Amino acid sequence: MTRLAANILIIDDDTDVLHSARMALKPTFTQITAESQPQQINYLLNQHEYDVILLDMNYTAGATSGREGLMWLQNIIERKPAQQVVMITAYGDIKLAVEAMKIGATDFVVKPWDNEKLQATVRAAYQLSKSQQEVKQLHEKHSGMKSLLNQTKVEIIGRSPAMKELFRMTDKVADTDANIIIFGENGTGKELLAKSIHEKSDRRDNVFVKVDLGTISETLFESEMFGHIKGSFTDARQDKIGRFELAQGGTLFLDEIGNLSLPLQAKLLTAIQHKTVTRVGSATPIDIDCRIISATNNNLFEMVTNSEFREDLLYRLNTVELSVPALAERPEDVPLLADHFLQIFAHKYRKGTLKLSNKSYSLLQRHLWPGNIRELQHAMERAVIMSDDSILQPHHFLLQSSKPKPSYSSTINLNEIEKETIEIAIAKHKGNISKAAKELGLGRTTIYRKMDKYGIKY
Ligand SMILES: Nc1ncnc2c1ncn2[C@@H]1O[C@H](COP(=O)(O)OP(=O)(O)OP(=O)(O)O)[C@@H](O)[C@H]1O
Repeated sequence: MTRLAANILIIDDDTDVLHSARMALKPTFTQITAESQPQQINYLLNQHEYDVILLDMNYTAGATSGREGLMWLQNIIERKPAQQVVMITAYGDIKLAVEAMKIGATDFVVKPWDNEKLQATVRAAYQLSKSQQEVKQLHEKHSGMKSLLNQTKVEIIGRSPAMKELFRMTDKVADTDANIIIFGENGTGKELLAKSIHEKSDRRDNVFVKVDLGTISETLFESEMFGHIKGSFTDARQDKIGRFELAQGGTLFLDEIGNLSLPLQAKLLTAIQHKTVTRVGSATPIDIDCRIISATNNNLFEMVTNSEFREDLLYRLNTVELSVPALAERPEDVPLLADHFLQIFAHKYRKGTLKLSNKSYSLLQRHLWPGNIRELQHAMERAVIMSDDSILQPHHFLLQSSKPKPSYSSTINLNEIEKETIEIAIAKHKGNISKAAKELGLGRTTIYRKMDKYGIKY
């Protein structure tokens, strides 16, 4: 039988005992140290790591109280709380052995021992020590990964009255542990808001787990959300932890909750109601402790009226409701967000310091942004990539998805809009007036006349 690569220390003042313990353990463990003087313990612990220590109870000639052993045990546990110590006791010292276990001993063996029993006891202590080390390593890995995940700080930009009100509400509810539902059009920043709530909550040191319910298939829903055990279905080759368990202690973000079918809504409701999940193929429920933040661009109340969404689920999810306004409702935020993304992308694409021209600002502010902040983000990224100048001009932006809208902040000036539109078209076609005219649906004479009128150089 191959020996276990373990380092065992035996401490007993009786050299015969040391010898027989060494002989009994040698066939099973690779490294055995025998020590007759307990005073050497501190030195030995400083020099080596022992998987298991076998410790006698009495050292002074004639002593039988076991107090010395307990004192040395205390000393070991204080220095190394996770140390596995097996006490060597005399027959009938069970009370003492119990006292030792209370201090932190793993087990005890009674003198004179049966060799097989001694081997089994030390082996069990060794295995316990290994599992504890593994758990510790996993914990370290886990917290390392968590701090890596949390490194990217959430920054929500916005100073419009609507966003200020949202921030006020968010601060109020963040550390209440209440379930929250976030409403808002696509790309308005619902996920970002959910992350920021998590970061402001007492759960911030645990994970934020996102599930896109719009993309989880009907058949895999339970396995994804609740986990499964090996062999529970054809593809279940090993045990798998579900998202609820993964979010243990943290926040579970259920994105696109409005896309969940009615049968799956029922399954989700059961888990939330009972605060337990049962892995597919298992019969043992597992307690779950996670805060639920959901998000949707659907009107769930209307869906409830149309029997498309369960009312009881909605009321479980919406202890607090937050609404992120569409970007079109907060044009004041557009320049701020544009500058924010400009900085990010200028850095990403190593473009140095970039700025937006005044005309670009007003163009961006007039755009309707049907794709909200995500669209603005992409527009900024594209413009940074396309531009060779340090100042981004309107022609660097290709905003095709909606017609310019009148500015909210200044008086509508049709002439100005017309002038700017012509300038953008000319810039887009690199000064080719015929192409610009064609794109604008103007004749060549008309475009030249308008260019003269507005003083556009050609
Ligand atoms: N106020 C904000 N400040 C800075 N960045 C923002 C802000 N709002 C959104 N973003 C950014 O815009 C992008 C879209 O945001 P997010 O994914 O949070 O939107 P969403 O509403 O969850 O979208 P969807 O409905 O499509 O899931 C992300 O890259 C996000 O970082």
